[in-house]
Amino acid sequence: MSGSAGSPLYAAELAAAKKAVALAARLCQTVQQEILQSDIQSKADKSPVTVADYGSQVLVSLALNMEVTSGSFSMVAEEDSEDLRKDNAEEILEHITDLVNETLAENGSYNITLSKEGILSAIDTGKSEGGPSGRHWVLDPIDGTKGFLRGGQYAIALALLDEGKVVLGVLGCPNLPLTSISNLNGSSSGDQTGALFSATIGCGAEVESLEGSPPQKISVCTIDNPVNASFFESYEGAHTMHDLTGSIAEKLGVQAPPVRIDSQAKYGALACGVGAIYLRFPHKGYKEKIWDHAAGAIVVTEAGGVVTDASGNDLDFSKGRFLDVDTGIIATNKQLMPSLLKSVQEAIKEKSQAPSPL
Ligand SMILES: Nc1ncnc2c1ncn2[C@@H]1O[C@H](COP(=O)(O)O)[C@@H](OP(=O)(O)O)[C@H]1O
Ligand SMILES: [Mg+2]
Ligand SMILES: [Mg+2]
Ligand SMILES: [Mg+2]
Repeated sequence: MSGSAGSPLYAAELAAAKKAVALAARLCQTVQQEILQSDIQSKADKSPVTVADYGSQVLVSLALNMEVTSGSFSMVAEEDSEDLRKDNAEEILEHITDLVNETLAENGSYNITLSKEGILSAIDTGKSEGGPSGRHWVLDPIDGTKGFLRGGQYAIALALLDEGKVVLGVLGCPNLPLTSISNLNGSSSGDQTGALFSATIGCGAEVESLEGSPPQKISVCTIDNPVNASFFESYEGAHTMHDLTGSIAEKLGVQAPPVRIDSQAKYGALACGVGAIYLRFPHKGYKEKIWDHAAGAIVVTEAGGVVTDASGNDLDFSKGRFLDVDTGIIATNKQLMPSLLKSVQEAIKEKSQAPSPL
């Protein structure tokens, strides 16, 4: 667990991760501009996946492999090549290959052209199961695919696990207005858009522009009275129980309406003090994946915040591809956490005692 002599811990990995995420963000921005409905595939779990999800995964894998040459490479990533290997996916695979090669040529950092087979095997470098030992990259190539398709928020989320702990995280949010992150679902004319959040364990969290402006330290808000707090949650009602979060907010005394945006951009916004609370309560039976939280959680904790499950336990990223969380995930600052936890537990208890609808 040590960095090379004279350089801060994980400095090389952080630089590589930022480069990989910025490169993938270029591809995503190109695709979002030309969204082609025909390129949307539906995975077996009924979540959408686009050429950009695959293309982003390829570019992150490629950049990490080029930049970090020491040690063996292991990555736990959301997508795999199974659907792309089917006969009817030939055209989509060709489109992904073109997009990846065009992005690489435009960027100019790597003098490489990938074949279709190269694309498929780069996607499959993300098949690791992770776990408590060794180092594993954790990637969500597009988090918030539904937001991406709607023209809303999305994130490229990359983290590094070392001996079961998240030690660095990078979040690229191409649609997040950098200079005023207040108008999150609207247009941001006059603002510089595209934020890159990053954090290394013990070193704090930073934000810079996706174009590479100097990084600035960030911290969560200092609000200690819930009356002045606002909260983030998923845009999609299928991803979180809006009725339960409404009841938590009411119990806590939050006055502002929920701010609903897609993806781990919620963690990024929280980490720079925009908004005070993030609530996530999936419907019964849903299992959270580590790539949906690893990068966002370290950005928030290194910005001085706290991220726990609904019982106040830390998130454990060492158990493989899934998180074993109790009921939901909450994030806020240290001042608000005790009263938030109390409201969460009261609201959950009340919901469980309510008569179920016929
Ligand atoms: N029924 C469900 N409940 C909770 N989360 C879900 C879900 N179905 C999908 N998700 C996850 O919610 C993520 C998006 O979160 P958010 O609502 O904050 O934008 C998705 O990430 P992807 O878009 O990477 O698939 C997906 O992993
Ligand atoms: Mg998905
Ligand atoms: Mg995701
Ligand atoms: Mg995804």
